Amino acid sequence: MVVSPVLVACLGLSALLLVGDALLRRTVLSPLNGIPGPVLARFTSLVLKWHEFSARRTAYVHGLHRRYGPVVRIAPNEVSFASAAAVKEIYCSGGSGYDKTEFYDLFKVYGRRTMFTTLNKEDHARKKRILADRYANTNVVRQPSLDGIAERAANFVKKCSQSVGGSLDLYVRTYLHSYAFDCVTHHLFHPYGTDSLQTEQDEAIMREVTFDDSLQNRLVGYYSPTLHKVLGKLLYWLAKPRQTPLADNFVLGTCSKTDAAPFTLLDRMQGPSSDLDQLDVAAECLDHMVAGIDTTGDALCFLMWELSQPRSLSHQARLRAELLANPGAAFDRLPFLDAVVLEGLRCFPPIPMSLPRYVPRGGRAIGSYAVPEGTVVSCQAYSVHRIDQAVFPKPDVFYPDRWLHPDGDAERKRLFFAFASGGRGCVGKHLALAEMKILLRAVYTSFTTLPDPAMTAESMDMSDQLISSRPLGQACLLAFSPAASQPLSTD
Ligand code: HEM
Repeated sequence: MVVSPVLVACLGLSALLLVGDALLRRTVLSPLNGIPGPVLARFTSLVLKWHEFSARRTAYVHGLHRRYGPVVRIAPNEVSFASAAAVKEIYCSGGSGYDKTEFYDLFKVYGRRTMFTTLNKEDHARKKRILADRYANTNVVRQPSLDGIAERAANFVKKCSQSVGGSLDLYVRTYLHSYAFDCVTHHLFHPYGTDSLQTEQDEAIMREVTFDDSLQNRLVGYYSPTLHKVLGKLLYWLAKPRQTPLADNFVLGTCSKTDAAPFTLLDRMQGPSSDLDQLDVAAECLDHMVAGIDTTGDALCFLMWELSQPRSLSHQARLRAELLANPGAAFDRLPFLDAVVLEGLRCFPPIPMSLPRYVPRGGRAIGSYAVPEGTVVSCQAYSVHRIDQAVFPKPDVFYPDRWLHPDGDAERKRLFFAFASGGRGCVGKHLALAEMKILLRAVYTSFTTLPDPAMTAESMDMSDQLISSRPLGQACLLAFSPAASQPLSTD
């Protein structure tokens, strides 16, 4: 058959017009064009993805905010915001804000959607009604719950005592992750919580869920399932996916117990108000267990590192003075301790990166921009905590006192995004704060800390993981010395 050249030309022209039309709509005619940002971001998301694959997305997006301001178009269909108004609209409007994107599919457990991975607000609200009660502050501060945390803080302090004269690696030996793991399993499963600070068997479970080098592997799977299939073996060797047989065994086994303490999540999920089947219960527990380890562990790690720096020894001394002067006070009635923890989470949010959401049907106004439905919008804590220098002057300086001034308190709280905001913000927030304060009190009442000379500032730079960050050098060596019962001199 002879194909007419005219027909070929017509087909070619039509294809060109179609592609051109799509390109025009996406670029020149896109309603997002009024939003500042690099020109390349109008045409392609490749630059953003490159930074994501290099574990530097948070720093890249922050650099764009510094250059373009609190609203930046970071890809053809993606906009990053860093303002209180945007946090309120994206994460709090209608209670729990906009729906999550499919990015959260990466975190499904046993093929099930947990509270964290549920995308739409109706399903999420149903799950939250069952679970939230156990994370309310009134439940966290019950004596059996606090006793378990205090016992684990005492175990951590034993490690500090044993290290005197040398250094303790808070990261590689993951003592802080062990502490967070033992605390969260206490809250989920008591009396079946772990003791990874003292037993190797439990430490092995913690190690399985805390070390994950599969960022690139999982990102390829997310962005291109076909490429992921083609590159399967190569990717496996370059960035091994995490396997967690010990953790699965522990969680599935523990979830079959029926006599967990009344303050635990397991008790709640097995109670009459729950309609979750056994696999849902296990998936939820594994999810919360993992959510509570790296976050709280790394928040403490970065904060103790900062408190140990010569520039921050005056804060360390002041913290110790407050602790020594108030030995009988409740952990949540110590204003300077509270300020230190808030400032640590502001400077080093363990989840510093964008939390992506879809603009709902009909589009929305975010700040002064009309954003069409389906656009991916997000805020990232690292930038929200730094961009508005009227609220956070000298944002890169660790300065706990900023939280003690009554002036500007409401504005600071509106911009505090370490636990996100609204109905989908961190359900474990009160537990995490209790763990952090109880541990810091136990440590800094008895010890002074200094950085080990082998450490460098660069090794403590934040390195992005899929949804948290860790120290770039994956080590945090601190020297612990017994504190005199007198406050530390900072001369
Ligand atoms: C300092 C420690 C912690 C920080 C900074 C933190 C931060 C966050 C953030 C930013 C989110 C929102 C994530 C998103 O929207 O993608 C979140 C959600 C969540 N966190 Fe935490 N978290 C911490 C500790 C914990 C602990 C100890 C637990 C549990 C025991 C926990 C359980 C959860 C769960 C289940 C969600 C999902 C909530 C929902 O979708 O309704 N977190 N956390």
